[in-house]
Formats: sequence, C-alpha cells, structure tokens
Amino acid sequence: MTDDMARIADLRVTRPNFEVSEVSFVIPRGQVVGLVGPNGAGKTTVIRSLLGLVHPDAGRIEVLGQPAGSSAALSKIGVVLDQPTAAGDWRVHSLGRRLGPFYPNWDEDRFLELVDQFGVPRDQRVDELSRGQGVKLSLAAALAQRPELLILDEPSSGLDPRSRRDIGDVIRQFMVDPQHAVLFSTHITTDLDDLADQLIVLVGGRVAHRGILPDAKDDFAMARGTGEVPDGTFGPQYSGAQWSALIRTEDSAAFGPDVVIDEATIDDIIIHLAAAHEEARV
Ligand SMILES: Nc1ncnc2c1ncn2[C@@H]1O[C@H](COP(=O)(O)OP(=O)(O)OP(=O)(O)O)[C@@H](O)[C@H]1O
Repeated sequence: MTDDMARIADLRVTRPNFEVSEVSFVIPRGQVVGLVGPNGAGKTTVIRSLLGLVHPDAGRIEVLGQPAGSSAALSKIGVVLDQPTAAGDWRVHSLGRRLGPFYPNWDEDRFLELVDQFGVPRDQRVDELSRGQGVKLSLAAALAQRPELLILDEPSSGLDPRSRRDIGDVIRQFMVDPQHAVLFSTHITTDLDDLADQLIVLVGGRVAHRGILPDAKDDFAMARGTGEVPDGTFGPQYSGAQWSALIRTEDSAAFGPDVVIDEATIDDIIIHLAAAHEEARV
C-alpha cells in the first residue's frame, strides 16, 4: 500500500482571467494538510481538480494510485465542498437512505450518530438548515462513507467557535487511524493550530510556501520599522510612518538594530506573500 494518499504534480488549470500553475504537492497518509491562501488563490480549483470535477490543462493527479475522478478514487474520498448540498427538500433523517446506496461503505449508524452529535435536527428539510448546520450535515455524510481521505473546502466558514472546535475534534478522531488523511482548506488559519501537519500557501494560483508545521511558520518572521523599507522584505504594509513586512527568518541578522523582528503567523504569511504577488504584477 502506498504511503501517499494523493499526489498532484505540475497541475495547470487555465481560466479566462486566472491560472493555477505548477502546483505540486503530496497528501501523505497520516497527515492533515492545510491549504490556505487569499480569496481567489485557486484553492477550490485545486480541490475540484483532485475530485475530477475540473479537467486540468496539464499535470498529473493520482488519488490512491488511481486517476482523479475515477470511481475507485472517489469511493475512498469523503468531501465537504464550499457549496450548499443540492438535496434541498429532503429531510435530514432520510439523507442516509437516499445517499447510502451510492456508497459501498455507508455507515447509517455513524451518520445518525454524527447528526445528533452536531445538533442537526433530524426532521428538518435540508434547504431549511442554517449554513453551519448544512456544513455539519455534509461532514456527517462525508464521514458516514467511511472514507480514507477527507477533503474539506472551507468547512469552518460560517461556524461558531464551538462548532469549529467540534469539527476539529471529529477530524482528530478520524486521524486516529494512521491510514487516513485530510486536505483542509480554510481562511480561519487558527483552526489549523494543533491540527495540520503540513501547510500549503497558494497565492495567485501558485504554491507560494509549503512546509511541515509548526516549522513552516518559522521559515518566516515579521519585521517592522520606519523610514525606507529594506531589501529582502515581502509585501510591506504601511501604518503612518511605520512599515511592516515579511522576511525570511534566515535573513534576520541582516537587518539593523532599528528593525524589530517578531514571529510570523500563518495570516502574516498569507497577507504579505499575497501583497508581494500583487506588487510583482504591476
Ligand atoms: N468555472 C470557472 N470559470 C472561470 N473562472 C473560474 C471558474 N472557477 C473559478 N474561477 C476563477 O478562478 C480563480 C480561483 O478561484 P477559486 O475558487 O479556486 O479560489 P479560492 O482560493 O478557492 O477562493 P476563495 O477563498 O474565495 O473561495 C478565481 O479568480 C475565480 O474567479
């Protein structure tokens, strides 16, 4: 059995005003991979390519050694996409009966257990659920398929803090099995703390940074000072006379005593790499 759940190599997807380009990464078994980046960075496009819902212009994608989108690959993947489910007028409790036949490993008891655990009302119509309840229902359905790979596209947006913690707990429980893996795209980067093993930062359709957490954060630091912004900084932002910018941690010693250096958060990395990308475009 391969240790890699999925492999993406040199993915290119060309849109009229946008291109995902040279995106390569691996989702190893036993890892939670966090996919982050600003709006429009290409996260959903990469996820949809992994599911075979988007046909790449170039590159290779394999899930469990099978081509993306093949039934063999899809049968092992549980998905929560960033769109409401199409099962509008169905009742929550009937979802399992309707979806189950399409999934060979469907576990109805697990589905209803998760529905109750998440506080989703069993008798409610699916199209009358709140956004957060809809996400929880999708997650319950994804896990009831007994997948090996869980793909979550912004599951935490619209969820209250308690619900986000519940989702984190369910992912941790899923990851107790070392054969499992998760790809998790999010804008709430603190949700990746203590959860993600690997971080992939997409900016402008390209991988701007990738690494194993928590070290991936340590590759960068934040610098701030006044006056002219020194070379070796990324995406400076200004507040009055003060600038702040991302730097490579290994370059810290090159900045003089007037530059204050702090740790960078994942948000700092995204914001300043995106700003640097925008600067490079003009
Ligand atoms: N079907 C499509 N046709 C044309 N352009 C598209 C299509 N799907 C996505 N795009 C464009 O591709 C770019 C990347 O979109 P994508 O949804 O992958 O980004 P994202 O990182 O998931 O963004 P967000 O964080 O806002 O959800 C955007 O500029 C979007 O307008």
